[in-house]
Amino acid sequence: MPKKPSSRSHHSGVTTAASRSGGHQSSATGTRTAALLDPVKAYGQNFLKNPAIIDAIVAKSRIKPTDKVLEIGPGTGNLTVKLLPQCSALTAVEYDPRMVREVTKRVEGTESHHKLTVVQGDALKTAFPYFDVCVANVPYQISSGLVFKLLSHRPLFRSAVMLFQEEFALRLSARPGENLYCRLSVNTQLLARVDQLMKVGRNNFRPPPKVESRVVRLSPRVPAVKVDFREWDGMVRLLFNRKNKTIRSVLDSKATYKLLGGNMRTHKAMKGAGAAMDVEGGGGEGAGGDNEEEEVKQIVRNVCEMELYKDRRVTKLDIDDLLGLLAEFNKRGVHFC
Ligand SMILES: C[S@@+](CC[C@H](N)C(=O)[O-])C[C@H]1O[C@@H](n2cnc3c(N)ncnc32)[C@H](O)[C@@H]1O
Repeated sequence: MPKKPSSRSHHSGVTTAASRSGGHQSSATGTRTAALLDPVKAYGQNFLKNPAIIDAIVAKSRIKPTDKVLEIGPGTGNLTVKLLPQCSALTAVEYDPRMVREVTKRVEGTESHHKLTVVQGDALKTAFPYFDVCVANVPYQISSGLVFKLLSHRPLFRSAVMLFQEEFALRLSARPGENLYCRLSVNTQLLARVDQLMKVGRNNFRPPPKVESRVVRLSPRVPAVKVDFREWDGMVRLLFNRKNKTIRSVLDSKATYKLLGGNMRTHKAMKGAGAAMDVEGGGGEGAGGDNEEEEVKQIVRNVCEMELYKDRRVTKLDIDDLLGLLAEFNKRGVHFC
């Protein structure tokens, strides 16, 4: 995380608008185009300044009066003040202590002040409370980490409405065969449905970012797909490294056979551990190492000869193809972690 900006009064931990006292009066509605807080570039501080866009994001969040909302990166609170009247409670996680102070002050004295809890911290490292809906306009450098933190959050929430850089947003929903289809697309679509909601031009922000943005809705799949995510990610990493090749030509390499042969030995050793097997050299280069590599090679070739996978390019595989492929490998003892 970048160095914190200096701040005369430093907030840390949790603060609520209701818990603060003081005579600061500020507008609880509309945007603060004249806010005096200098945006810090390293924190990705591009504040939404167009009230029509803010209203559209709030409407697309489809918040019910009983909902608990999680807002990430509230900044000066332009979204926060419009989300609060819609929900039963809102927790905002903000890294910059100046913004924590600003959003808290801005909500003080409003009808919704008792609903707000502001947590000062890095959203990637802060434990999230229970929430139904997440709304976030976050710095682009934490987009990917945040998407996967949210999608592994339990219990599952209903939806997350988030602003991202245009290309990142399009990658999230890219379909097989499209240029932007990548590891991010399959990992996200494994866990959630992705809807593109609207484009947001650069000039709707203060200061304007370098690129256009988009608002996306992520709705976690219910029930969640049953898959060992480490296995899945191990396979997807290997495959999407060279996504324009066929499955076989990506996997058919000495280095891959060595890696997968090692995994196979480890798994065999773990299986036998109950029978007091010495697992110490299980993942290493012990005797018989070549056997596993040869075994893996044969399995890879056999699976790649199956009708569904023969001559298929990685970039054309959808989630079901990939899940099926992983299952075929796993049931033959080939593991990706
Ligand atoms: C793009 S601004 C959006 C502000 C406000 N939501 C808006 O739309 O006007 C991103 C906000 O996220 C905050 N932020 C940056 N990194 C963060 C992190 N790791 N955890 C939580 N907040 C972060 C920034 O300080 C900033 O207030």
